[in-house]
Amino acid sequence: MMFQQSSRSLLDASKKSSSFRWTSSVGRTFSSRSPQDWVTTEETDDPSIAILKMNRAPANTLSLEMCTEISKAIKELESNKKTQAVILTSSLPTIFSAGLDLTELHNPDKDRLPAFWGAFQQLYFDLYGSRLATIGAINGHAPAAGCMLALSCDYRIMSKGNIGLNESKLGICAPPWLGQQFIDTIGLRKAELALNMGTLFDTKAALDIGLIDEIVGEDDVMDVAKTRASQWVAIPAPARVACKELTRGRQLNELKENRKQDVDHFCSFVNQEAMQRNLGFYFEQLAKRKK
Ligand SMILES: CCCCCCCCCCCC/C=C/CC(=O)SCCNC(=O)CCNC(=O)[C@H](O)C(C)(C)COP(=O)(O)OP(=O)(O)OC[C@H]1O[C@@H](n2cnc3c(N)ncnc32)[C@H](O)[C@@H]1OP(=O)(O)O
Repeated sequence: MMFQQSSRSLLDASKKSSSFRWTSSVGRTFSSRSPQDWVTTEETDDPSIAILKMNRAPANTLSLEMCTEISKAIKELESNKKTQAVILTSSLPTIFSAGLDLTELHNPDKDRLPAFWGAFQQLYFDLYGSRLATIGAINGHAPAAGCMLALSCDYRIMSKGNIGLNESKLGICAPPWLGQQFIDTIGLRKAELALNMGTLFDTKAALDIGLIDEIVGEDDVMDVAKTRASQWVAIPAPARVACKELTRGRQLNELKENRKQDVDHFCSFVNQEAMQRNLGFYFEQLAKRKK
């Protein structure tokens, strides 16, 4: 039931996601650590507030397994009735999340690609629709799907780095549901300009445009995040969950109803030759930039 304060998320879509097949890792991961270590949860001194940390060096990119691990961690936190808020953050020094793992998109494995997109959709359902109050403690760069993670939180504080939807720079466009989330947050005209130009905003510009709620000092991120979490938890949970349903329910339901179409659309888009060429160039640029 959507409005009940329960261990279920607003839209418990995971139960209905059997339309895509999970495939095993094909060894395209960056980190030598296993996927179970890429996401950790921690308690705080307040039993109602937990911390979810992304630890997938070097950039917390979202591969199929990374999406699944974050979703799993959210579900586990939600299953504890005492937990009412989660702080989402990164353990990397300068990157919150660099977005989708582009190795999933470049020369993709044809069976894995739909499963990957399904896992990304699922992560959106689980985070955007969580019954928990979600505080994004953005302590580094958050481009593209990294920005989606931030946008899916109820409140966003940011200490450093750039944030935004830069997909157009890769020769692609954000999926409609992520684009809509962006429009809903900063308004149509600002989103139109930013989406077309692929703008990444520094913290000050992000605050000015309404993409984040607060700028905080690097050393204060966790303290401020806990304070904001306490304020959200102080609101009666049924009211909090109902407000979330009011503001996010329509969008979540829309994707839920079009899930299969969205996967098909994504796969045919990514498999286009021009798209693959663009991604290839983009990878080269990333590597050159480093040199
Ligand atoms: C009707 C509508 C029609 C539209 C239809 C739409 C249908 C769907 C279309 C498809 C939608 C696809 C959606 C995509 C969303 C995404 O998330 S795309 C990913 C975008 N991400 C980026 O562009 C970020 C790229 N990375 C960076 O800019 C930088 O890494 C950084 C600023 C985040 C950090 O810089 P720095 O600290 O200098 O680290 P680096 O040395 O650059 O990076 C370390 C390491 O990580 C690798 N890496 C970084 N990001 C990615 C990534 N996203 N994927 C894979 N790999 C990444 C980088 O290459 C380095 O690797 P090495 O150490 O060199 O091996």
